[in-house]
Amino acid sequence: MKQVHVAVGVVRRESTFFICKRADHQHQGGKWEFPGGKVETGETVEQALNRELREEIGISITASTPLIEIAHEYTEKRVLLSVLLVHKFSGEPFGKEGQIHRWADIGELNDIDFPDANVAIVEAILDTL
Ligand SMILES: Nc1nc2c([nH]c(=O)n2[C@@H]2O[C@H](COP(=O)(O)OP(=O)(O)OP(=O)(O)O)[C@@H](O)[C@H]2O)c(=O)[nH]1
Ligand SMILES: [Mg+2]
Repeated sequence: MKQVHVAVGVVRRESTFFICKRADHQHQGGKWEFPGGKVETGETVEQALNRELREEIGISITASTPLIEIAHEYTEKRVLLSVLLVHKFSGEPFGKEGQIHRWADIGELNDIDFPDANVAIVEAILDTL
């Protein structure tokens, strides 16, 4: 199975994190996600994430740091998630594609319905902050 490389942004403001709900027709539809999307040919992870966050939530990244890389195999798809912690940005994030979104407190992260690959992201957030 081909691996899809995905840039994922953990957008943080104080002790809260911006999350979006995936549309029903998407892979892992109905679950919450950290915004992001596929890395295109010739892009770095940082470039891909900046593009995706402008498209999906209307912000520009000012400062980010690598948080974790996760290779995960769903039954129908293999993904490599390159996750960046986005700690400075311009603009106010919103659901630019009409998606449901919210700021989740760090204490809530363990109870949110994320795709399976995200268990390791939540652990990394709780370990590093
Ligand atoms: N954005 C994002 N994708 C995730 C997360 N966790 C996770 O397993 N994924 C998976 O990574 C892949 C990323 O895809 P995406 O649908 O966001 O890609 P994209 O924005 O380029 O969208 P499109 O190709 O559907 O238009 C999906 O298979 C998705 O299920 C997450 O926290 N955020
Ligand atoms: Mg996306």
